Amino acid sequence: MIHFTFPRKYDAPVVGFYRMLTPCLIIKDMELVKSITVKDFSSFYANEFYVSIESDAAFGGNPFAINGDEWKQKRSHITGSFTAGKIKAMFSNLEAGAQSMSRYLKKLTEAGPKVLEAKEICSVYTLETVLSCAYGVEAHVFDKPNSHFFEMGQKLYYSQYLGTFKFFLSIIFPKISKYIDVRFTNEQTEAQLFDMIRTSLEHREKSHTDAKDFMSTIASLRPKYNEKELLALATAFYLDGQETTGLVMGHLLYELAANPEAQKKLRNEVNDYFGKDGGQVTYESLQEMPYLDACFKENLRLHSILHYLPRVCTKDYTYTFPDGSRPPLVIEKGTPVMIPIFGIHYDPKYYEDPYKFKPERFLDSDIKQPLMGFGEGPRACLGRRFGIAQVKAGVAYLIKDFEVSVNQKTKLPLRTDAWDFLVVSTDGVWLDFKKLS
Ligand code: HEM
Repeated sequence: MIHFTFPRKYDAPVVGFYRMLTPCLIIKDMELVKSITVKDFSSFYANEFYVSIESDAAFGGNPFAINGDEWKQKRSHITGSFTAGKIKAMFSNLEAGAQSMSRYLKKLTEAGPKVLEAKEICSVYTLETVLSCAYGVEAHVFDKPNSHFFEMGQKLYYSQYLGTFKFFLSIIFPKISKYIDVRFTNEQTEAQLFDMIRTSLEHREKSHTDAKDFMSTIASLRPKYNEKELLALATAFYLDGQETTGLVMGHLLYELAANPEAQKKLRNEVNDYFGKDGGQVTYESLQEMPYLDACFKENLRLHSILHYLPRVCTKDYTYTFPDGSRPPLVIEKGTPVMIPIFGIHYDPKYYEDPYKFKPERFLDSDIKQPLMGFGEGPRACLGRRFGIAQVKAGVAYLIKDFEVSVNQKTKLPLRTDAWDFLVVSTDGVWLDFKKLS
């Protein structure tokens, strides 16, 4: 909350506060944000996490939670799996997942419109597509809603409240983190995930295919890492890419339901492209749809998945304000530095009418306003391209085949759960789904 209110309350480039005895900074000035995240990244390359691979193998070995040379090396090893060419090669799996979601919803709504929890549907779609794109597992979760894969998606996170409590405790008192066993992932789910990945890896290694996909990248890293590190790295696709994209997609459906004009405009665009591409949509045409892109960006502005980017100063740093209006700012090594995504995205200085869903503001391709929903600089989201393709493909199919609208069960505006590390709606995203003929 303070990342939202502080920057708005104090008209200053930087706001300081104490977290118990630790001085922390919230950075609002965009020049300084760019210096910290991009230009002078070498002084801020750590994220503020104290989760070890011993207490939580899946999360503790994830690029998001590791720092220093280990982070640099592990991130560089898997970066090649997320190029435009690789995502294009996975596109048929995304399309198959979107079609299977649409078939499932058509069955459900055959007899008339139905009230459904959109975020859950989107999470099943992202589960199915992550499993097939990353691990080559055809789970068909929509056809088998009771499968263990579905359960795996549902139980991914360790007790939400206890996990978040321990996480905050570890941030406030980093030295005790190794004694309190900070965990994000449920142990049982972690074991299931590791089993699935082990099988997929063995299969890949035995099949000697020349497929250049995520699993073959992981297999090629075997000599460099021990079993736990390898599995943790392989799990990154699932941990970072399933819940996040499900959330973004659920929020986008919510905004389209609450803004029927935008929904209509998007449907017209989507139908035009489906018409051109013979009833399907290609990876290239998804990149071309300007209104879909604008809706995606505007939704990311309104509903970031993180409250803030959690950097830590790793080397004493002095910043000189370019206009000389203030004395230089000295940041000491070890100071937590927070980039308040919401505080920036809802600042009327950057976005007029910041609470409104107005995709049109992103139709101007020269727009220079800050959009930090995927983070910034060398630590920015690794799966950005995949996440965008996944959400756009899913939403394109849904909007072509269904009308979504708000109903009495929909909470307007959405409330978020302060106990969740990610920005999750407390009440779910309940929408009416009506099949279009
Ligand atoms: C639309 C969906 C997604 C959103 C909004 C999102 C957002 C983010 C954000 C805000 C960060 C922090 C960046 C920073 O600190 O500057 C991040 C990091 C990361 N994301 Fe995503 N993400 C999404 C999907 C994905 C997917 C699909 C994957 C993998 C397949 C992925 C993998 C990662 C990884 C590995 C990191 C850590 C990067 C590092 O610290 O080096 N994300 N993401």
